[in-house]
Amino acid sequence: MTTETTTEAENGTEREQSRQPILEARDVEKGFGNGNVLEGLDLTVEAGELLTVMGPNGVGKSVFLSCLAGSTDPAVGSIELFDGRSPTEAQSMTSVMLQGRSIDPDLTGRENLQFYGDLHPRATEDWREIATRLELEDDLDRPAREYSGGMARKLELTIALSVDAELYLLDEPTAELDLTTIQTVHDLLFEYRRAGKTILLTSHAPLDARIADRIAFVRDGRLVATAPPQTLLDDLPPVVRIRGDVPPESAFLGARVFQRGDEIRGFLRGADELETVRETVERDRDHDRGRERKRATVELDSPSYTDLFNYYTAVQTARDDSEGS
Ligand SMILES: Nc1ncnc2c1ncn2[C@@H]1O[C@H](COP(=O)(O)OP(=O)(O)OP(=O)(O)O)[C@@H](O)[C@H]1O
Repeated sequence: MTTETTTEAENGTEREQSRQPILEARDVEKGFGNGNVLEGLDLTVEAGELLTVMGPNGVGKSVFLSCLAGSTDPAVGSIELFDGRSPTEAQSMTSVMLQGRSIDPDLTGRENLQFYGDLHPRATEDWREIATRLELEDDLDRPAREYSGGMARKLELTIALSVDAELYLLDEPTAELDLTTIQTVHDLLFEYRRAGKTILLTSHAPLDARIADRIAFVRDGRLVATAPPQTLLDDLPPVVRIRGDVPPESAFLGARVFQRGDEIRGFLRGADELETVRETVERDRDHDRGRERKRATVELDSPSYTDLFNYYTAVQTARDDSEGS
């Protein structure tokens, strides 16, 4: 494995970071009888980074994480952690949270914590502080079967984060959590990263994109883009925002538009397409003589993380399909 040094901005200050691969997955394939879910997935995770693997529901994020954790074996490909260890050999240095797969519903939250504390060689007493910060402490003596989805996620997170691991593999750690708790989880993850820990998490929530050092988008069983969030945002095609009383969105940008609240957002092929969209919106308004339409505004806008997610999970696919046909 090679080591490179890079400088990146964090909280306004430059920091030197030694980038050393801590996990290398090569050409990973995995299926379940009716075709492959993972179709040759490659990913390198660097020591000390927080990497978010993103993709829509059912794309294979959890299956991939299970392969990295050693809970399931890839059919094809290799996974190497900590300079030559298999996922199973690396388990003592890794802490894993797999969605809904760890908690025993017949035990209380506290008994679950004790059970996992006895299992992992690097378990610590940090669960007390983590459970407090996640506001789970008052529920620790209830049977886990009574937990809501969010409470179960808090318990799974408390179990995973109370291990003093080198690498944390967290499957959708913010799913089902309210916004305040998501912020607490993000704060915790930042603290772990500042302490030199490496974190790989999966998510389909744009909210989890902005905390990442790098985002890896999964589509069709492969990674289609892996880069720091700002780089991915900078590389997006121009984003158009259409507000007001406008004709159906399909009329002007086809598969490249998304309704968001009271506005429509879309991706232009180039900034010069803006005028064409404006004209199309105006023309469609003129043709719609049956009713009086208020004015619509059509303007360029800065891309958001939701735009980023839409682009890599839907638009790029549609564009590739139309370009390939
Ligand atoms: N044990 C299994 N047996 C059969 N199919 C499975 C199994 N595990 C996963 N799959 C299938 O693999 C595909 C990917 O599932 P996976 O849970 O990895 O998706 P995901 O990207 O994590 O989705 P989500 O965001 O909804 O959690 C799905 O079609 C799922 O039905």
